[in-house]
Amino acid sequence: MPPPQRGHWRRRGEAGPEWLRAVGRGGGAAGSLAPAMPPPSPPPPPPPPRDGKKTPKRKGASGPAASALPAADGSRPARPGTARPGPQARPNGPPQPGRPSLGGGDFYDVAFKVMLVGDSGVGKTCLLVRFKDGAFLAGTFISTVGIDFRNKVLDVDGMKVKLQIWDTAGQERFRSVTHAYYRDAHALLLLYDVTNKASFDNIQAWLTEIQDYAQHDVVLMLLGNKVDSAQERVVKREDGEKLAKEYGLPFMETSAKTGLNVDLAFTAVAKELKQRSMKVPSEPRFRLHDYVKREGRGASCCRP
Ligand SMILES: Nc1nc2c(ncn2[C@@H]2O[C@H](COP(=O)(O)OP(=O)(O)OP(=O)(O)O)[C@@H](O)[C@H]2O)c(=O)[nH]1
Ligand SMILES: [Mg+2]
Repeated sequence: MPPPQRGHWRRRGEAGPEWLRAVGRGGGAAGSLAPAMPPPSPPPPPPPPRDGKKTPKRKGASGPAASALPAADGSRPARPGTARPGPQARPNGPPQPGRPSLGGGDFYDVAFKVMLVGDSGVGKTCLLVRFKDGAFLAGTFISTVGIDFRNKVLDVDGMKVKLQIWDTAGQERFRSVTHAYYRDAHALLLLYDVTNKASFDNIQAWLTEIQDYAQHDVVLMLLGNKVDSAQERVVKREDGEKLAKEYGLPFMETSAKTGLNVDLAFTAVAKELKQRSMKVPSEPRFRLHDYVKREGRGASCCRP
């Protein structure tokens, strides 16, 4: 991982949100991500062949040109049945009227980009598949290569909100690919695995990376995944809560396996983004922290 560079917003002396100030205070201590992560390797292979499908880990394989990757503005080469013409809200800009998809896709009023980040193996792809398809990808772990995205339209208080969700590769060797996508993300879900201490210890380094590459006012939520694995748990809920509090982040524990709090995590960011973009003074302000605290369920509720 390259040495962290300072975020442009910090050079301008802006305070930024609470978690950024916290990273700033502790930034010197934030090192690179865990040495346990795979070493960097030559240019990243291509994205998976189909939306949402993971590509098996390949060593030294060369793939199609990088242009096959979805562009950082969210566009990607058109393929039958996948085109979703319609506007994307600019980062933090006003929503633009949605358009129906000519390809028979979903209608929506406003669209946002959400990015999943965190160490390899924490369950980013499984979380996305659970949210999108309501299924769990059990079995052999197939690490994501590069980046991919899937869309889902939510009904948020009567408005159709399209989330374009980018599933990033957690492996260190793809870091340079994912860096390019941060700046267009409206929201980030930062995951660790409650059964993997290193993934928790790496959260501060991820925050430093987010600080360096994402918009300074990106919506950010911390998720402790795999809470269904009670026997293997090594990161206590209180530790997650403490870390989240330290950085001023909304926090929930999730399980892609049981579905615990998965829809809630995405719905919460959709509500926050919608509210921010609408800026309707008459509407009571949506409070993301309070919402996830109130609506989040404990791990014990949903064992399979
Ligand atoms: N028990 C349990 N296992 C999970 C859960 N989420 C993911 N897994 C398992 O964890 C492994 C890794 O999941 P992925 O979703 O592929 O991890 P990832 O974060 O996308 O990893 P990279 O693509 O390498 O960044 C897989 O074997 C999954 O079956 C969960 O909530 N509970
Ligand atoms: Mg993955």
